Amino acid sequence: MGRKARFNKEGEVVKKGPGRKAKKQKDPSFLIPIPGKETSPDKKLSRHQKLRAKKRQQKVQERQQKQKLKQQSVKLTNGNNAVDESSEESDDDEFPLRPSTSGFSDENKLWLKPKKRKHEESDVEEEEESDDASENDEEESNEEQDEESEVEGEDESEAEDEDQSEVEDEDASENEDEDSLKVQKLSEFVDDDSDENDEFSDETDDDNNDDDMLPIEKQSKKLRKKQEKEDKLAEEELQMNIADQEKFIFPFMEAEKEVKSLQDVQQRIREVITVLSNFKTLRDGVHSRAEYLDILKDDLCVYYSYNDFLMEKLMQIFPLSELLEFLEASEVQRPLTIRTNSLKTRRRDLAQALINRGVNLDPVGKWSKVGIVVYSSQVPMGATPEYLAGHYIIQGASSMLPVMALAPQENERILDMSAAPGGKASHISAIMKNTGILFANDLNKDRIKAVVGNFHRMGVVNSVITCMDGRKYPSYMKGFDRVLLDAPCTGTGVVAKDQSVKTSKDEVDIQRCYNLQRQLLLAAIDCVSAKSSTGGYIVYSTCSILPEENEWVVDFALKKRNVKLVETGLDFGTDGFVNYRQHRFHPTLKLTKRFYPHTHNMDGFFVAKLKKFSDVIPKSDTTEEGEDEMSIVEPEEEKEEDKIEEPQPPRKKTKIDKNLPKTKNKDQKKKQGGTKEGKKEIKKVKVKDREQVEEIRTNKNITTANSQSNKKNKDKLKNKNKQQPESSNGKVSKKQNSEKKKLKQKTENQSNSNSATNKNIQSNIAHKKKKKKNSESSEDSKQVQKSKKIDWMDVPVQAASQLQKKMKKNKQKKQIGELKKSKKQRNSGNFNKKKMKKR
Ligand SMILES: C[S@@+](CC[C@H](N)C(=O)[O-])C[C@H]1O[C@@H](n2cnc3c(N)ncnc32)[C@H](O)[C@@H]1O
Repeated sequence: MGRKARFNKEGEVVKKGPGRKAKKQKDPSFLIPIPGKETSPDKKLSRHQKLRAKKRQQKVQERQQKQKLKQQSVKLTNGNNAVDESSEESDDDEFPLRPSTSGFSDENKLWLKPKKRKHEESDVEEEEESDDASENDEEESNEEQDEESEVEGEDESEAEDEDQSEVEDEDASENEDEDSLKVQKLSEFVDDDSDENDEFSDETDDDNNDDDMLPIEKQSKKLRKKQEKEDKLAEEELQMNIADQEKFIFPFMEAEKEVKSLQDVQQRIREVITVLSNFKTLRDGVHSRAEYLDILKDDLCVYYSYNDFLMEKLMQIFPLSELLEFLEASEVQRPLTIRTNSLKTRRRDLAQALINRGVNLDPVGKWSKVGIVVYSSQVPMGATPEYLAGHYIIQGASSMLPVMALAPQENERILDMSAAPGGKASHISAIMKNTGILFANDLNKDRIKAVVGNFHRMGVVNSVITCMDGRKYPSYMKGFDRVLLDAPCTGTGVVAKDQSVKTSKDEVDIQRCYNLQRQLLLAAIDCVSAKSSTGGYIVYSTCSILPEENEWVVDFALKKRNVKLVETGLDFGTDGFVNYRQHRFHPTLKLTKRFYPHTHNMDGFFVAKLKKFSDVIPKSDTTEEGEDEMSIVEPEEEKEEDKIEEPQPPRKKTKIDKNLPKTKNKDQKKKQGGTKEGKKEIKKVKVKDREQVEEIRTNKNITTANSQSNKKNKDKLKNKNKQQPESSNGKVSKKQNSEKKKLKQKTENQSNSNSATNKNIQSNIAHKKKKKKNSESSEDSKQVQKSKKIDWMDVPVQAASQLQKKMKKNKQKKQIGELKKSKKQRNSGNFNKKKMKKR
């Protein structure tokens, strides 16, 4: 499309027509002469080009002189060598046409070969091409262009020029000099580079020995050497870093702990992990492992923006190396996956349709026949005609697993207890091929709308959608073949999707979640019929990775209902925990599956499959209390199963109190119940005398020591429970029951004796008039300490009366204010009426 040069002999062009462009633009001119073609004599060089040409000429002359001198000296000193080497060279088959020259020496030998070969091998066309290229370079490059490239082009072209002039001036016998000169030009090109970069200066000398090399090869060799150098430096640096790491100094002062930048934090994380990985040898001898871990935890919190609580939980779940992998993986979103709706289409057809729309995709893996990974798409995946037609749903890969574990069958009665927005429920329906009945339930009215929408879009017609609390479900409907409980959870497995999880979750959230999860799981089990001919299965899943919400909940259900764990049927995923910190779960919990972002490239997930073997609810569930050895904060649902707790309520202290340890003493319970209203009011009062409360707490701590024997008895009780056959799951023989009762009595007696000591201590406090008659158990006091909650029973009753007075006053004030307002309004109304009348 560019302008065409005119190389016709006459230089005349027959104008085809008066085009606009032709009028405006002149013919292109070429600054560099094209070999073999006549150049215009009035070629103008720029100032820079002239200067460079001068320089080059000077250089060439200098080198020529030097070479001549060298050649002479070589001839004088080592005349025989030259002959030998020339004979060696002549044997070289590669360059048979190279003329044997008398003045051949070691130095020119290096340069001759490539240049010679170039001359001999390259035909005129090639030369023209290269020259054209240089012309183009010249044309395109302006003076401000990169000097290096300019020099390259010019060097080559000028070398050619000078070669030509040499050829013209000197006769054939002086070919050797000519060649040497040409190669000098090449070397000059190399030298220029070396001038620019000192690093290469030594290397150029070495390069000169590579007589077989083309300039490009030489350059690549240089680059290689440079790379090697850099690698060496990097290695040295690494060694230095390692040496530094070994000298990690523990930050003693608080000020030292503070780091300036994220890079510093990262560096310290690495250092501390190195120390911890080889603690014996690398530790400073003063600080304990726990102290190092504390620093690491703080740094990880800063670096990955987690709160202290969650980071600690994660550190308890993963070994250090895996923890980092998890944290890193949680920073990145998982690949987008969709699930084919087999009610409407086949995966192959869907994939083809999407590919036609420019979607780059793949099957999600061998484990799923309906999953597709979408790498990239030119259209939003939630707005394609296929999506709107219900051919697929956007669903995380891990969300397909619980339904696969549930393995629904056609014509069954299945319940999805927490179904909204209906991803898994629609999957169940698809596997059932729209047969049988699917009950899709959710507590959340707004979210249930999404279920309706999705079912319509995807053509689900075998469903009944309900909106109620899952915990109440068994009282309305039972006898399901299978139940899926994809429970509400903290979402610690989907941090990549929802970064707020990192900072928003705390102990109370987890307590609230696992309380609800336990209740929901028990209800789910109660909904299933053990007599189902095809099923009798319950699948429990969460998108949390915390054992408190997973293994612990399932372990609890194993104790409370006649269920056992069975294989999930998922052939990947890591086994569930059997041991977690001080907890020992039922050994079959290893049949549950865990999925992690860093190992399975999907959201963190937990899946457990239970089989119900009897519809009888074990008596132990209603009679036994506090036998759950795992619970740090005992949930109250065992006795108050029927009491419906609002799921995920806003964080209020009243709710926290619900999670407080069970009080086993009936009197105490009555007390709490009796003063509920008063308590509510008292909770609003700011505690002025905090010292009092702290004193009480310290006293409670003392009771912990006294009640250790009490604990022992409890342990005995637990052991008794453990000794029972697993299959019976709580069916306790009469003998064992009586033994238990005896032990219980013992513990109660002991706790009473503890209470006596407490009373003595507490009586020393003047302002405490009436105290609890029975002391709280050691566990209780621990829990109070842990949750740092104020025992409102200890707040003076006076505060309550004061509050009542205040509230009365406030009410009065409000009433007065309202009266005033209404008066004003009336007055203003009268005033307006008067105005109107005047008008
Ligand atoms: C993890 S989501 C379920 C996701 C759903 N299974 C899916 O795949 O689309 C948990 C659901 O439980 C619901 N939920 C919370 N408390 C509930 C309760 N007490 N009874 C029933 N559903 C509840 C929430 O509204 C939420 O929609």
